[in-house]
Amino acid sequence: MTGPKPAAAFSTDEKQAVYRAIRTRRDVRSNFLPDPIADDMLNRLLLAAHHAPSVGFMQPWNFIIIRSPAVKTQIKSAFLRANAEAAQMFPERERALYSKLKLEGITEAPVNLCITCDRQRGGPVVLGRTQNRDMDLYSTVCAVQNLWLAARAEGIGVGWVSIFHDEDLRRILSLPDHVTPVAYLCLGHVDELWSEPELQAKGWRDRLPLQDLIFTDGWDQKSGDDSQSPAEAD
Ligand SMILES: Cc1cc2c(cc1C)N(C[C@H](O)[C@H](O)[C@H](O)COP(=O)(O)O)c1[nH]c(=O)[nH]c(=O)c1N2
Repeated sequence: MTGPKPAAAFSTDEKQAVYRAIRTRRDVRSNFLPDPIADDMLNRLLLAAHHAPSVGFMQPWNFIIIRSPAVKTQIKSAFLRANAEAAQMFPERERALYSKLKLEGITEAPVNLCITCDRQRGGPVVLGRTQNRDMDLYSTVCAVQNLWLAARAEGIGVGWVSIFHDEDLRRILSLPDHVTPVAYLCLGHVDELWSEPELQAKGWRDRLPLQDLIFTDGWDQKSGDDSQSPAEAD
C-alpha cells in the first residue's frame, strides 16, 4: 500500500528500545568474537543502512564487504602507516596516551565493511544538492548511523576506522575516481561493550554538557531571561 499511514507514537517499550540502542551503541575496537556474521544478519544491517534518508533520494552508497584476510592485511598496513604519522601530530603529553589506544579491529573483526558514496549517482543535478555538493556525503553518513544502531540491537559491535590516507583505501579496494570512501567499519559479534565511550573511559576526552551546545535563534545565543554571554556579564 502506498500513501500516508497513521504516525502514532511508538509504545513505551518500543521507545525505550530505540533510545537504548542510541544510548548504548559503542565504537568497538577490541574484543570482537571470531564467530562469523550470518548472511541474513548482515543483510538486515545493510537493509537498515539502505533505509537511511538521502538527498533527492539519491541513495549514493555502496557496501563493500571485506572478508579476505589478504585484503584486511593490506588495510591494516595502511592503518599502521597513517597511525604512526597521526601519533606524531599530537603534543608529547597526549602522544603517550594516544599510542596506547587501540583504534581499530581490522584483522580481528570477521567482517570489514567499506561504505562508499558514488558522487555521480543522481546525475549532474540532484534535488537538494544543487548548492550543497556534499549532501551526498552526509546522506552516506546517515546510512552508517542506521547500520550502527541496528547492529547494536543485534549484538554486533561496529568500529569506525578513519586513520587512513584515502588514496590507500582507493587503491586497495579499486575504487573509481567518482566514488568516495566514507566509512571503513569493523563488524563482529561482541559479548561486552563499554558503558561509556572508550575514549572517555581512558581519559582522552569527556562528553560535553548538552546545555553548553544549545543555542536559540542564532550562534551563541542562550535562551531564557538570564541569557548573557560571558562577555556581556563582565
Ligand atoms: C567519523 C568517525 C570516525 C571515527 C570514529 C567515529 C566517527 C563518527 N571513531 C569512533 C569514535 O572515537 C567514537 O565514536 C567516540 O569516541 C564516541 O564513542 P562511542 O561511539 O559512543 O563509543 C573512531 N574510533 C577509532 O578507534 N578509530 C578511528 O579511526 C575512529 N574514527
